[in-house]
Amino acid sequence: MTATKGLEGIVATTSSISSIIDGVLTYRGINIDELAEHATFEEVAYLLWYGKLPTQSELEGLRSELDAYAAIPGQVIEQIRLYPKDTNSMAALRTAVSSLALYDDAANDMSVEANLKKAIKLQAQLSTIIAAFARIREGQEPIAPKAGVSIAHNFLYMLTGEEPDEIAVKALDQALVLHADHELNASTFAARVTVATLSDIYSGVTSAIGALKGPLHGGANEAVMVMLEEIGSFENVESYINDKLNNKEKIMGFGHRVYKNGDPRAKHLQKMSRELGKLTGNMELYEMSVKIEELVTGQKGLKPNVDFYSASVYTTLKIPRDLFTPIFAISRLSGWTAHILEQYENNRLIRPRAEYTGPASQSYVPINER
Ligand SMILES: CC(=O)SCCNC(=O)CCNC(=O)[C@H](O)C(C)(C)COP(=O)(O)OP(=O)(O)OC[C@H]1O[C@@H](n2cnc3c(N)ncnc32)[C@H](O)[C@@H]1OP(=O)(O)O
Ligand SMILES: O=C([O-])CC(=O)C(=O)O
Repeated sequence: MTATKGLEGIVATTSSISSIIDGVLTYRGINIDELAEHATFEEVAYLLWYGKLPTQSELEGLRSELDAYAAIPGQVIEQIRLYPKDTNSMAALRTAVSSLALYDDAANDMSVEANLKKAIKLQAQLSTIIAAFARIREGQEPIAPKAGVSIAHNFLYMLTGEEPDEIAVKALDQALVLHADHELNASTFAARVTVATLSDIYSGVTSAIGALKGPLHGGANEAVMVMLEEIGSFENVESYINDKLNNKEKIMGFGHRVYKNGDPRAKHLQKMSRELGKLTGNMELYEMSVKIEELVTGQKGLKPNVDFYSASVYTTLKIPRDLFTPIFAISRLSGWTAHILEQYENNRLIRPRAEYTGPASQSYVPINER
C-alpha cells in the first residue's frame, strides 16, 4: 500500500453536481461563465439541489420557503450573545450551525423530504446567523430577516440595517453564484465523509464549515486581505511580493490543486473588482491586486484562484474582512447540501486506508520497566 499525499488525483466518488474538465467548471453541465452572467444565486441553489434550472413558479416557491425559514431560533441568538466578542467568525458560524440542530425536531429525520427541507432551511438561516453575530459583537441588536428579497440583499440589509444599493446586491449575488459548488473540494469532501456514516445533515455542514475555515481553502480570501493591508499601498507591492517569493512563502489566493492554467472564476471576480473600484472612485486595491498577479504569475507561473480578487471585491462592498470566509460558506452551503443529499442517495461508508510508517512490531513494556 502506497499513500498518495493529499489524495492528489484520486477519484473518490461519482457525482452529477459539478465538474471540472480541462479547466472548465460546470454546475449540472452548465458552464460557470454562463451562470455568472445570467443566473441568480437562488436559481443556482435550485439547480444544485434539483438538478435542473427552476421555472418561474418553482423559483418563487423556493424564494417563499427561504423567506419562511430565514429567522433563527431565539435560543441560538441568545447563545451568540454569549460568544466572546473576539471569537473567530468561522468558529462562531460552526458553533451556531451545530446549535441549530438542537432546535430542529427533524434534525435526525433521514427521509429525503426532511433532508431537502433542512438544506433549504440552512441556506435561509446561514446569512441570518452571520449578520446577527456581526452586529451582536459590535453591541448592536440583530436585525430580523426581510421577506421578498434575495439572500444577497437580505444579508447586506441584516448586516447594516440599511437598504443596500442595487450594485452591491448584484455584485454579492454574482460572487455567491461563483462560489456555490466545486466538485470534491476539501470542505465538500469533509461533509460527504461525515454523512457517509449516516450522520445527520447538520453534522455534515458543521464538518464542512470547519474545513472551509483553513487558509489553504476558504480562509484564503481573508488571508489575501491581510496581505493587501500589510502591503498598504501600490508602491510597496513589488518589494513585499519579491521578499515573500524569495523566502519561499506562499502568496495567498494563488495556486490550485486542480486548475493549473487558471481558475475560471477568477476573471469574473477580477472584472467585478475593477468595476466596483471605478464606481467607488478607489482603484488602489484593484491595481495592487493586478500588480501582485503580474509578479506571482510572472515569477512562479501561479494563477489567481477564486479567493484572490474576492478580497478586494468584498472590501469595496465595505464588508468586514473576517466575514469573507463566512460569505463563502453562505454560498457553498448550497453545494455542500447538494453533495450531502447525493451521498445519502447512494451511500457507502468512506473509509480509505493509511500506509503505516510507524515502528515495526514491538513488545509491551510494563510501566515500571520503561
Ligand atoms: C477556494 C479554494 O480553496 S482555492 C485555494 C485557496 N488557497 C490559497 O489560495 C492558499 C495558497 N495556495 C496554496 O497553498 C496551494 O496552491 C493550494 C493549497 C491551493 C494547492 O496546493 P497543492 O496542490 O497541494 O500544491 P502545493 O502546495 O504542493 O504546491 C506545489 C508547489 O507550488 C508552490 N505553491 C503553490 N501555491 C503557492 C502559492 N500560493 N504561493 C507560492 N507558491 C505556491 C508550492 O510551494 C510548491 O512548490 P515546491 O514544489 O517548490 O515545493
Ligand atoms: O476545489 C478546491 O480544491 C478549492 C476550490 O477552489 C473551491 O472549493 O472552490
